[in-house]
Amino acid sequence: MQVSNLSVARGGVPVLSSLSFALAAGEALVLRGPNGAGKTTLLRCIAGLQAPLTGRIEGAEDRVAYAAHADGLKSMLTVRENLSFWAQVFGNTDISAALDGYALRPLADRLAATLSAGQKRRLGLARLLVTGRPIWVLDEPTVSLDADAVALFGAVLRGHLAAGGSALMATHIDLGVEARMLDISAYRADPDADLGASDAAFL
Ligand SMILES: Nc1ncnc2c1ncn2[C@@H]1O[C@H](COP(=O)(O)OP(=O)(O)OP(=O)(O)O)[C@@H](O)[C@H]1O
Repeated sequence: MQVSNLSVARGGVPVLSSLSFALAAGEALVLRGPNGAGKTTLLRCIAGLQAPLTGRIEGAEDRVAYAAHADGLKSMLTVRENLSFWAQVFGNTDISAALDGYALRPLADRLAATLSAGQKRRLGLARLLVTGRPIWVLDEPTVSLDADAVALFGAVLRGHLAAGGSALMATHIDLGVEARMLDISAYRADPDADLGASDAAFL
């Protein structure tokens, strides 16, 4: 995937400008930057959820699987049904790697609504495995995960990379996975803006 000269906005306000980077097969790239720097906005753009202001994203179409802050689960379906549903959406049927990768077999027949936050996050991440898509775009994937689950995620991610997949992620923690870092602070559209200034609008 190649991102060229990308500028993105959130809520109509330009957040990042003139950002370029490449993501190769087998590579992990971690976005760094303080709260409000624009990591989520950039990831949403690359996942196709919002259009860039300017610039190009090449090689992403139909190849990206996105795991956002919200897990996006179907609460009245079981763990197994959630995975089967998503597998079908992407034209797949085999959910065993997803169940095993995140130790979900003991929870397979539980309704998603009854899972703890960390269990829901494990299921949300397991969905990536049933998409068959090579580029994982991950927004704070380890939120709510305990140390064991972070290790599971690290192992799954290493397997994905070893199989030629790639990952672009915003995370503040060390996953124990070899990754390139990209600090997006240098690409802020308005370097003088107070990153917390717009918070009042959400109070
Ligand atoms: N729904 C929204 N409407 C308007 N502005 C928003 C909205 N969500 C976020 N913003 C603003 O857009 C800017 C970029 O936010 P973004 O969520 O992309 O940052 P981030 O780097 O992911 O932050 P964090 O590390 O806190 O998750 C911030 O100034 C934020 O206040």
